Amino acid sequence: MASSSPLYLGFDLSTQQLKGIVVDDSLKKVHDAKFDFDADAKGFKIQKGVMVNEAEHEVFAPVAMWLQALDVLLGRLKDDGLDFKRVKAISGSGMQHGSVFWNADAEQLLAQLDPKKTLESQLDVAFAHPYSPNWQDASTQKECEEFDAILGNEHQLANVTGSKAHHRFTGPQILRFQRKYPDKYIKTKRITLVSSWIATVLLGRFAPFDISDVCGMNLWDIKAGKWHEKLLELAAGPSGVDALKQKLGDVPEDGGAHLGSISQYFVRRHGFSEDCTIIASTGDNPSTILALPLRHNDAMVSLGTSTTFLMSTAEYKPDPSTHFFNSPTTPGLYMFMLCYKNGGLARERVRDAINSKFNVADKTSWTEFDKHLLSTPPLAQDSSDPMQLGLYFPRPEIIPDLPAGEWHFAYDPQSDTLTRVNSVPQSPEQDARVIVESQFLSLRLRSQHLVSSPADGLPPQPRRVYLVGGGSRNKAIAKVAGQVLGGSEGVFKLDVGENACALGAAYKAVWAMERQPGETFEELIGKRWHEDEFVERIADGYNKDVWDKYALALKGFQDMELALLREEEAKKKAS
Ligand SMILES: Nc1ncnc2c1ncn2[C@@H]1O[C@H](COP(=O)(O)OP(=O)(O)O)[C@@H](O)[C@H]1O
Ligand SMILES: O=C(CO)[C@@H](O)[C@H](O)COP(=O)(O)O
Repeated sequence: MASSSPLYLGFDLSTQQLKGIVVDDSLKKVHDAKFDFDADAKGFKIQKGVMVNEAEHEVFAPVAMWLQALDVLLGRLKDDGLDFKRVKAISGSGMQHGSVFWNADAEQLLAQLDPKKTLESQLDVAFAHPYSPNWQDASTQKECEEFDAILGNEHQLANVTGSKAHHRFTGPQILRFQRKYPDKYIKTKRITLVSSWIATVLLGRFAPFDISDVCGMNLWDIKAGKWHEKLLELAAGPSGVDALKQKLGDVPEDGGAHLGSISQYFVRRHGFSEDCTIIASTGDNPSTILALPLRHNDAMVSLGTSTTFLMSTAEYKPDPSTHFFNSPTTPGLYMFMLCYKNGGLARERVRDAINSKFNVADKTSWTEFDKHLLSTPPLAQDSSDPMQLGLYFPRPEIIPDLPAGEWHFAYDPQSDTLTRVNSVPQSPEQDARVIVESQFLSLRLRSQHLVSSPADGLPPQPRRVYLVGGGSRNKAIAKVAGQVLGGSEGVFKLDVGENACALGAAYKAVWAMERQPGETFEELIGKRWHEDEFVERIADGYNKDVWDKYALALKGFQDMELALLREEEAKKKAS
């Protein structure tokens, strides 16, 4: 590869870290680096990347910390040998739904950055509010009820915007923000999502939302391809729709839009080329599906802080329990998503309990957890004992809509009897199996009507399951994923599994710069992608016996959720 050949940089600003990955035009990774918020950030009182106000169920992140992360990460990429001059384009991915409130000084501050100083020291005064509401926030129950009601009900809102109202979605968050902080709202010149925040800093001026990430706001009419006036009116409050429209800006239809050249700050401070192009940045989940040319009936499961299940589909079938977004690159395609708040951190709680019981010196080691995950039989069921089912939600959950808590049930599929129990028979060892199964059973339950039979004689299931995110390092979890979800060709991991969002962003930059007129992302990336080099088969998928066993468990799992939802409903009515 000539040392002057182009390189493409992708960023991923997620809950717990900022990652950067650089690929060449044959899609091979040449550099990567990361900045871990808890381990590396200086001067912020965060835990797992966020701050929490329990009293109001608020979860938020300090925006200045992300500036510090970008400063340091670029230094780390340089240390890794990156020649910034060769970077032809940059795109980013950002955790979805989070909003950043820029003030009236921001444009000037962005345009006049001094290359001798850090971003953090110059831009920390560019915000009307120093924090970005995080996707784990649950403070907007009242606002969500207003969003669902204004179009009639949650089904109508899902039909129009791809999702019913969710606490974390940006529309309900803006509504709460303008009520809680009316002065700060008036002082807000521009609202960016986390994805367009990255593009804004790199461009040195406000960047628009992208066509996929805008669907995570409950404000965008997906079929009409424009803002929904009634929803804007609700979110905008007394200062009106026009003021909110100005704060939101336009939304280019082309996911590969060239937004402009990189800001002079980065040219002078880091040696980027003057014509390095900034490409529209998207959400971390839309970006994840760009990490490979995903085929129909393939599923991706992102095991990050959140757990998400992603498929690319031409059918728009919105439902209050799922999400639909526009494809980040390809008009006519949509992304189907399930999103769970209690993913990595919930599994870590069980890991920590096991490590503590067995006095494991390295508290972050997964070895003991994996041992018990694999040695416990499916559903922690010995011979004719009942199946063990459980829900583990350290934080209030999205699917199903339940508060924080942990619940256990024993289920006998023969008699279809579900009995509440206090815990698994051997806690915490068997919890390793039951929590991982619980997370995958929920995915299977909710995706069963979206998948089709991948081959004659096989029940509907994904053709392949691709695991990405931090948890994809774990082969024991991968094995259980295959047992529960199936996958006629098996379970795969991307070569850069934990960096899939950043990789998807880098691939989007390649496509945006090198596409021929009309050439889709799937066509261009499909031609350059080398399956044998980029993915690894890490576990078997479909196995009839165990698949059938989990099919029986699904009924009990669904009944368990319904029983708990009914209980919650009764509690709400009584209070
Ligand atoms: N070997 C492992 N086994 C299981 N989980 C892991 C392993 N390594 C990392 N993780 C999980 O990955 C999570 C971080 O995933 P990542 O995708 O990097 O996070 P983010 O949400 O910030 O994008 C951590 O919360 C941790 O629980
Ligand atoms: O809220 C969602 C998707 O709707 C989350 O998936 C966030 O996008 C953050 O994800 P990670 O930090 O786990 O990558």
